[in-house]
Parts: sequence; C-alpha cells; structure tokens
Amino acid sequence: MALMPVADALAAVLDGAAGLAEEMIALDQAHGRVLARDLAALRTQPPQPMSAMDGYAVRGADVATAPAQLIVIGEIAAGRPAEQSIGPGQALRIFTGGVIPDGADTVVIQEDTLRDGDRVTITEATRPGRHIRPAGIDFNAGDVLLRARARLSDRDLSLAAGMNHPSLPVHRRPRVAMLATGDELVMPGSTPAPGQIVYSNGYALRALARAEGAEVIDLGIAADTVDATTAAIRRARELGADLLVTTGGASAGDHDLVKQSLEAEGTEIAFWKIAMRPGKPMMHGRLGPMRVMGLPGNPVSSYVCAFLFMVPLIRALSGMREVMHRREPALLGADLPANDQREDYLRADLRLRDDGRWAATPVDSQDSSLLARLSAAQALIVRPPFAPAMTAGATCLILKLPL
Ligand SMILES: Nc1nc2c(c(=O)[nH]1)N[C@H]1C(S)=C(S)[C@@H](COP(=O)(O)OP(=O)(O)OC[C@H]3O[C@@H](n4cnc5c(N)ncnc54)[C@H](O)[C@@H]3O)O[C@H]1N2
Ligand code: MOO
Repeated sequence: MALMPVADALAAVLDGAAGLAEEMIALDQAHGRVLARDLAALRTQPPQPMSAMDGYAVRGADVATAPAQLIVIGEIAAGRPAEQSIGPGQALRIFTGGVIPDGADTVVIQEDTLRDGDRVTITEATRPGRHIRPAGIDFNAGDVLLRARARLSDRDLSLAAGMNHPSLPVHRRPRVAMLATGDELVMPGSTPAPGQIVYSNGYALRALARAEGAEVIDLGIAADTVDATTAAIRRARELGADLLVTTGGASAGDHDLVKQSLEAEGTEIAFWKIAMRPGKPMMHGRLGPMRVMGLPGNPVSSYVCAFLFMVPLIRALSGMREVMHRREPALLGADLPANDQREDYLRADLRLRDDGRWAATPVDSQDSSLLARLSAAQALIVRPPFAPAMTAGATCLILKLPL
C-alpha cells in the first residue's frame, strides 16, 4: 500500500464517526461531557425584579433630590416577596437578592441613608431604576443557552443548574480498549532481562484518552503470537469497545502480527502506512462496529499518532463538533533542513517570548524511541511534505501538546 497523506488518513479515521448514544447524567457528573441536545432554560432568571444591594426599596420620584425623608413601613424577608406595596413617601428595608415590592422602582443603598426609628433620610439623590436587577436580565424561560455538540465547561454546569436542569442529556463516553504487543515488554518496576524493554507507551496513551473523556479498557500486553493477539482482539469486541488501539507489531517485521490477526478476524483495513514522521506504519480499519487503530510500537510514534488521530476520533465519537487540533503560529528557534515526502511532527520546546509570541525549538534528537525528548517537548512543529529549508526566526506552525 502506498503512503497515505496525513489529511486523507485523518478523513478516513473520522469517516462516519458521530456522537454515540445519548444518556442522562447528574449535573455534578457532567463536567467535560458533550451535550447531546440544545438546552433551553426551564425558568426565568431572576424570576422577579431583585435588589442588587442592601438598602431601601423606594419610589424613584421620591429620591430624585436629597435630602428626602421617607417612612419605613417594614422589611422584606429573604426568600419571599413583600406582602406590602409602597406608596408615595414610603420605603421598605430590603437586602441583596430581595424581591422588589410593588410600587418601588429604585433601591437606595444603606450608606446613603440615615435611619431614625420608622423614618429614613435619603442623603444622596438616586436615579430611578438604580440597583434593581430586572426580571429575566440573566435569561428567560425557553432561551437556548447551551448548545449540543460542545463540551460542558465548569461554568456551563452552574448555568444548567440556574436553568433548573438537575441532569443533562449527553453522549455516552467512547469505550477505548488498549492493547500492547511485544514479547520483549516487561512492566515498570521489573528487572528487565537482556533484550527486554520496559513497557511505557500505554501510560501516555491511556492518560491522553481519559483526558479526552474516553472510558479506557486496558487489555495489557499480548505476546507476539497470532493466538494471543486474536484473543485480545476478541476480548475488546466482547467488552463492547468502540475503538481498539494497539501498539507495536505494525511495521514490516516477521513478528508484526497485528495486521494479520486483525484481517483474519474480519477487519477491513482502510489504510496502513502514512506519509508522516514519526508514525509511518499506522493502520486503521473497522471490525464490525469497532474501529481499530494500529499504532507503531516506538513510544514517540505511538503518542504522536494517538494525538493526531485517536484524539479527534474520540472527540467525534463523544459527539463534538470541533474535533481537530488547532495549528498555531510560532517563531522557529533553530534552522531546519528541507523536508522529504513525509509530513514531519518535530518535538519542540515552547517558550513564550517577551513580545507575546511563541518560540518553538526542536529538541536535539527526533528519534522516535526517545521518551525523555518527548516528555521535554510541549509542542509539535508541523512540516508539510517537501517543505523547503527554514531559518531560525521564520514563522512555523505548531500543535500544542496537552499537559
Ligand atoms: N524494514 C522496515 N522496518 C521498519 C519500518 C519500515 O518501514 N520498514 N518502519 C519503522 C518505523 S518508522 C517504526 S515507527 C517502527 C514501528 O515498529 P512496530 O510498530 O512494528 O513496533 P515494534 O517493532 O513492535 O516496536 C518498535 C520499538 O518500540 C518498542 N515498543 C513497542 N511497544 C512498546 C511499548 N508498549 N512500550 C515501550 N516500547 C515499546 C519495541 O520494543 C521496539 O523497540 O518500525 C520501524 N521498522
Ligand atoms: O514512524 Mo517511525 O515512527 O518514523 O519511527
């Protein structure tokens, strides 16, 4: 198979990917989830005009000039409207959030008053309407304030509460099964025998998937046999995974059994091998309703592929409208040679300059096995195929990596 351009591969990965089934969840569980439907307010906020200050509810005409003396006819208790209305020359004591009584159209703050028994002297002229929040100034019943297909922010949750929704319709979280392959892998904390390698890449991939709202199933490490790989693929299907992500065994070696095992199970491979670096031997396909992403084993390659392809797919399955990473301009911190036919994603150190612009400097080695350089990078510099040589200070495009 020929190397596929990155944009075409991304389009193939996202083909037909839409929000999974809708479910209702409690408001407190909804942070970061994606609304499945537009949400309208069930009430008007505030439902009645309210005082914005502690003071006296009065008629504006009575306080247009100061001093003015008024009779205090009572006090408005919190949480219920006043029983009395006020007439000319009268005032009601009111507190912040209190309902404005009939007859009043203005609140005078208590700092501008002198109280003496049932009399109050207004010491500062106050214009009509002052310190009153009209009914519906925040929103009205029926207003659509939260839109489907976007993640709910922390502020959205308070808004939804104010709209009187105790639970929200959201898309089900995508279920992502992760499988590592490789006879050479041992768990962190072991004492690797000569030739063995500590299993590492799954930690970043699982964190990345969870941060995007996926429910992760860890299928562990499969030995380099068709039987072990096949058993894990079947397990992912049994567990109802929406996406199976494998790492390793993706390239051309004799032990690269992932593609072979997936195809034997009936996977239709959409592509295998992309014109990018790192991450050339990446495959994608479908096995029934389950999507499959076969990532290369090198830790940097698997991470960059997951960042570029798995993240947008999780977002699409979560129901989001905006799924793509945003490319941002930055100033290049070092000279770069011309690029070849593979789109390059260079791990880079990112610094905010004094002039407010970003400076992106490629880390000193771009080998796709280097965990320390990957961890040190905060961004990827994107270089299109056959990009000409660039000098330090030129503008390049970057993708910021998550925390
Ligand atoms: N003849 C060719 N050889 C290779 C090609 C090619 O086109 N022709 N492509 C190279 C590229 S590019 C990459 S990337 C790698 C991808 O290899 P695989 O996906 O087959 O991965 P493995 O061989 O299984 O592993 C590669 C490397 O990464 C280590 N690894 C694997 N899994 C993990 C893990 N979970 N945690 C930590 N490290 C892991 C593994 O031990 C190997 O060292 O192929 C090139 N070869
Ligand atoms: O794609 Mo491999 O990731 O170049 O090392």
